[in-house]
Amino acid sequence: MNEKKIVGEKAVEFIKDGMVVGLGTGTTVYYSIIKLGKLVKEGLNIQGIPTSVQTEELAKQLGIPLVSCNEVEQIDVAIDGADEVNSDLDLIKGGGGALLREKIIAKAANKFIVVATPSKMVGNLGSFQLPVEVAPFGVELTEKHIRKYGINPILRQIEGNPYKTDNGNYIFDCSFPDSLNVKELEEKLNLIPGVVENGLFINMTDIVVSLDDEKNIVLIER
Ligand SMILES: O=C[C@H](O)[C@H](O)[C@H](O)COP(=O)(O)O
Repeated sequence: MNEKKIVGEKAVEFIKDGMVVGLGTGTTVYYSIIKLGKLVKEGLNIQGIPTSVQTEELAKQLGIPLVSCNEVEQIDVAIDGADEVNSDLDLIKGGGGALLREKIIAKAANKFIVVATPSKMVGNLGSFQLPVEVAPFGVELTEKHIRKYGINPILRQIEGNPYKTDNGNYIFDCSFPDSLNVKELEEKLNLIPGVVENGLFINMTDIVVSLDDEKNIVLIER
């Protein structure tokens, strides 16, 4: 049973003809995008807005018409994965490094749908290290400010070099104490000069598509 495929494809039922659709990034929403590609070939008329270069390339291969977020009046629905989802449907995202574009699109969408296998559902956010996207300029100063909140930031590396996002920035993967309130943490981090965005998505999710203990599809609404 491919859980990612099941939840990914289910979310596509929310997409109707004529919609502008935010296309998330990752291995779960991958199945939503594949399904959308099939439906487009069968005549579904949508415009997609990709949240990463990786998703843009996939959507192009599948023939999904794309549009820039600056060219549309509104985004009807955005579908995306998550690294963690708590019972308030707040999220940690950014394991794949796409958090900035994902958050811009999720915030702009009329409906934000998250596709999450049961392994992503947690009591408290924070077992997954929180990705924080930072400007390369002054990165060591930014790191010092992040540490002041009791957070332990680790610069994401790839082949011995700092990982670079699609926006040319770096990412700190941050472990933080349970005592920190995630709603406050989201705001505090973004007040630090040099922090571009963080992977806490608070009060943004409308629906989570997941599976229950019997592996039936469940729609969890906020
Ligand atoms: O930057 C990556 C995104 O936030 C992904 O949506 C998130 O990491 C979940 O990805 P996956 O579905 O591959 O677990």
